[in-house]
Amino acid sequence: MSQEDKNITWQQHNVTKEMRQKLHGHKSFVLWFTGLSGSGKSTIASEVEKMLYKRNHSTMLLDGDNVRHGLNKDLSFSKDARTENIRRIGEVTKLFVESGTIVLVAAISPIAADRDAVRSLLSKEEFVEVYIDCSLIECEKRDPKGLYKKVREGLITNFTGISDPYEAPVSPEIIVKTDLLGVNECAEQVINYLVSKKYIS
Ligand SMILES: Nc1ncnc2c1ncn2[C@@H]1O[C@H](COP(=O)(O)OS(=O)(=O)O)[C@@H](OP(=O)(O)O)[C@H]1O
Ligand SMILES: Nc1ncnc2c1ncn2[C@@H]1O[C@H](COP(=O)(O)OP(=O)(O)O)[C@@H](O)[C@H]1O
Repeated sequence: MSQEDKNITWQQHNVTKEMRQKLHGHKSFVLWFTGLSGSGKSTIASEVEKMLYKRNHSTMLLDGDNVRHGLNKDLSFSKDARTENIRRIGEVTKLFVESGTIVLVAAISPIAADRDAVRSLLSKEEFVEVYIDCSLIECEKRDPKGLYKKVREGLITNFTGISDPYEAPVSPEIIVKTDLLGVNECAEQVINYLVSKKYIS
């Protein structure tokens, strides 16, 4: 059933996204960090957010782990639940982009079609896909939360990269190789991209 059929209309308001962006003094868009568990999504997103904050930019970091404590606490790690997780994070992202905020999302988001669905919610330049590229071997070696150990002990099933799929982006805007570069260099790479493409000055 369409929204019109449900008697829901689209309300126009006085203050627009463009007016909010002007107030913030910068464009609004999302940096969508995708990658395996332990690849460095949270670390790099947080470092980039700190750099943007130092430039007086308004940001919001949505971390998959954190969102699953509240908004998405009803969702499991089944394929459908992961899709719903990303759909909801995508809709929240759209609201924050409307608010004039720079959004940073750090979520595994393993299914390419789910990420593309979020991309299609936004205008072309508003979705910046950042592939946090790190080998499974290195992620497992890091194992910052001890999850890989639990997987190997048979305590976690359906784990991304081991017993569940991860579809790497085919043409992401940015590829960050966290097993080759240090944290600061990786974050600088993202900031340099944003400057070179005139997202920020
Ligand atoms: N089965 C399974 N597979 C993958 N990850 C798992 C799983 N169970 C729990 N965790 C923890 O949940 C974090 C991933 O949540 P996301 O919302 O980012 O995942 S997803 O996008 O819905 O796939 C993930 O966080 P990161 O390690 O930061 O990626 C883990 O801490
Ligand atoms: N270049 C790097 N970029 C990001 N994280 C790195 C890097 N080198 C080592 N690490 C470490 O790898 C781990 C990544 O964990 P985390 O950011 O939570 O990953 P994810 O959010 O993808 O699960 C952290 O312990 C971090 O200190």
